[in-house]
Amino acid sequence: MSGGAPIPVPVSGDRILCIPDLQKAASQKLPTSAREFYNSGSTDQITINENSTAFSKYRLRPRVLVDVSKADTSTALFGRRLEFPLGVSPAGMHAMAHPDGEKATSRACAKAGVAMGISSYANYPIADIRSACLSSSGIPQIDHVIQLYTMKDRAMQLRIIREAEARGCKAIFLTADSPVLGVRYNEWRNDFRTPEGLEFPIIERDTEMIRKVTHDDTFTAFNDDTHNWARDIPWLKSVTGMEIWIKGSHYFPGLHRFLQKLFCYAPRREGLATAISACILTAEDTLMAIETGCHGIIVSNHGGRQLDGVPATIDALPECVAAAAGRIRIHVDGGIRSGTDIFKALALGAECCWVGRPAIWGLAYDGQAGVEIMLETLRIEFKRCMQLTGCNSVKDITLACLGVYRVDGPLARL
Ligand SMILES: Cc1cc2nc3c(=O)[nH]c(=O)nc-3n(C[C@H](O)[C@H](O)[C@H](O)COP(=O)(O)O)c2cc1C
Ligand SMILES: CCCCCCC(=O)C(=O)O
Repeated sequence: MSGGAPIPVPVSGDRILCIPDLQKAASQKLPTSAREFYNSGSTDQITINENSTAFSKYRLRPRVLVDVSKADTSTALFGRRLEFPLGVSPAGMHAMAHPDGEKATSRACAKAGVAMGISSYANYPIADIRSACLSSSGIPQIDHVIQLYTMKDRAMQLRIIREAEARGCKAIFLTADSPVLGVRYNEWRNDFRTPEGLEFPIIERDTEMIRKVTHDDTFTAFNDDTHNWARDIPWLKSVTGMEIWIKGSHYFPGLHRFLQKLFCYAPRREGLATAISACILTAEDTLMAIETGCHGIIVSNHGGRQLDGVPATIDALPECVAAAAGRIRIHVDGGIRSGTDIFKALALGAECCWVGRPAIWGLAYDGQAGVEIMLETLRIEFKRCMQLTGCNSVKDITLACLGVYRVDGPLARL
């Protein structure tokens, strides 16, 4: 989009002006069990709620009287321009929200110029998702990444990797936080089963095979709970040339106790103390990812669907950034619901953000058009936030753009 052109504001009969509007409208359209499956987190819903609310402690520190008429929201990923620093996170079962599922998401991402993650639990084959967004010259207009778990069935895992390579996926997002499924009371209460007619071609399962069992049973059957850094990253590196990114982190109790002593850490709720506690949890994972030669990490808690009680990702981000010291790419997802959230994550050191549920809400609301509304809403908000803070490029978005209120104190720079 050109810098000086008027920015189109999405208008519709339902007046979807922001992501919460979209969430509300989409949720009204979904049957209870699908709505709860998509919208819930695990156990007590602590982490899912904090993922979004944790952004609000940060205040923006705008610079004024800056010419922002040519503000440029673009960035690059895998050597390709992104219209703004966003991707759609890999999330299972887009077709429960809209029959066109991941194909519609892919088309919307192409229109918006952002990247897309393909879940192992997608309802369409990788080939269909990639070819949904072909340019007139027959080339996919965006980059996709394939999300993988460490699977018990290594032969199947390898088949998925080969297919992803053949179809031109750029990276593996290895989901590291799911040796077992989170404790999801909503699924147990509803005896959640996937609706009839949904296929799971990437994991080579048809609807009947998946419907027969619970989500817990599916995870137990597929995911290898013996996964570990020492075995699995070298294996992945030995079988593929695709980039390897680690998504989600793991808790090291021994390390946590050690670091608690080191930092004399005591749980406090205000300002940066929250961030420090979070980052103790994930700095070690960042270092492991660097040590094992991964290309990047997604600071992620699976949208609060796995271990409840882990920190909001925006709170975990700063220490990961500090631990990385520029040695590995860092992206983040979880609770991002506005362009200002994207801005704050970039100011705290993320290169790019990803959103999971907002895409699902877009699909449920109006298929591809709904996802387009979601992406355009975030782009407009992000651009406005850049302009109103005096930032002309994503490189201008730094820690200096943020402040926090210390307890009983003035706004403090970070
Ligand atoms: C319905 C749903 C399904 C998901 N499925 C997967 C999945 O298959 N693999 C994965 O790594 N993460 C999965 N996630 C997590 C997302 O990749 C992402 O981390 C999370 O949705 C980000 O949080 P947000 O929804 O608040 O944006 C899923 C999330 C949701 C909401
Ligand atoms: C029945 C399988 C659906 C898998 C969706 C994945 C998911 O819920 C998650 O990872 O979270």
